[in-house]
Amino acid sequence: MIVARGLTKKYGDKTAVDHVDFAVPAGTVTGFLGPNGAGKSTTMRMILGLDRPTSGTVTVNGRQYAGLSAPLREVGALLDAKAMHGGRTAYNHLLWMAASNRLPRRRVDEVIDMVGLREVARKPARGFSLGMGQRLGIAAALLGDPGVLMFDEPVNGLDPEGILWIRTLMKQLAAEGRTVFVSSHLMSEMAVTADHLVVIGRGRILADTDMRSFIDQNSTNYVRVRSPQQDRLETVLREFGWEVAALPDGALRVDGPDTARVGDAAGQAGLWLHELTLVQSSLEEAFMRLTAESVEYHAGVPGVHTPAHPPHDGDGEEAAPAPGQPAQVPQETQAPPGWGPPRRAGDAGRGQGDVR
Ligand SMILES: Nc1ncnc2c1ncn2[C@@H]1O[C@H](COP(=O)(O)OP(=O)(O)OP(=O)(O)O)[C@@H](O)[C@H]1O
Repeated sequence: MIVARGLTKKYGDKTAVDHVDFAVPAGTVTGFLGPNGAGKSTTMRMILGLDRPTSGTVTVNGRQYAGLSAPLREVGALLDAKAMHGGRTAYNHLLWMAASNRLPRRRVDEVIDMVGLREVARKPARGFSLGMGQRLGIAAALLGDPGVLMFDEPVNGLDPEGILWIRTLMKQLAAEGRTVFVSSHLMSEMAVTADHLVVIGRGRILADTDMRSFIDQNSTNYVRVRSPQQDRLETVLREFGWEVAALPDGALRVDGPDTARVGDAAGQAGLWLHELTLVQSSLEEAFMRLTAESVEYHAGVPGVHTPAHPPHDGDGEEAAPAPGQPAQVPQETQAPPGWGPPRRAGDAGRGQGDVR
């Protein structure tokens, strides 16, 4: 379980994470959602002891990361799949990690099989596709067989098969009773992966809810119907007490009943139908509404510049590397506008134990 209490991170004047409280329970996939720059990566880095909170605390299984005696056995993380020594083979990369964390060699073989990299395990990682790199990063996260797993944007840039694989794996890990915390800026992906949702915008928690409630509260359905006898149909539908409105293209929007009831009503009145459709507003739209005020960079807004903050400006302080962890390297940031893939090139966020 991960618990954040009053967790805050300031970089100079910039408050990246602002008095955040949340708990990530075991046995579920918890989606961590927010637009670019919302504070997801900063929060994850603080959980992993890679950034020191300005105030507040975050604990993993009741202890701060730096206090964990065998961190890799308790928390596994994929922060940036590309962050590894490209000349090293996947096998040697994992072996180095295993050795430096006193994990048995056979565990390397186990995780290689778990992520399906057996055939390429002896090849240098520099030739890996994005999906293979992602699998290797996940193998590294799983190496210590930890009860808590964190994935930062794990499906970014993956093809549908890769996305499905990661989705299935996360669900399986949660079903085994593990805590799975996964960040994304894609609501649609989280809707089919996560059971619980923590939404962050401009460093503040906007929602902390189970996925079912979020869907129920935010998805609106209506029936679209068209008939050559449109006026008659409208009258009939109104007689049922349903709310009926004309759509711009001439079809009718009926709020309340499902398609079967609308079809039955038309059939009983002897009316022909040319269209009968259930329209669902996408969760992505609901999410965009929820976070609209929190989007840091809006696409195409004249005068909006692309800020690039210097590496670790602000407090200039870095947390000491936790046991078994490498020191953090400086990061550069690039901020593409609005929603989109992660903004950083050469990000400091990394898979655990990666070396450069
Ligand atoms: N080292 C740093 N120095 C100054 N500001 C920073 C630093 N790291 C992050 N920030 C700022 O803190 C805020 C939160 O950034 P963070 O990377 O945590 O967001 P995010 O939700 O992970 O975004 P993305 O989806 O784009 O990865 C942003 O405004 C970002 O510019």
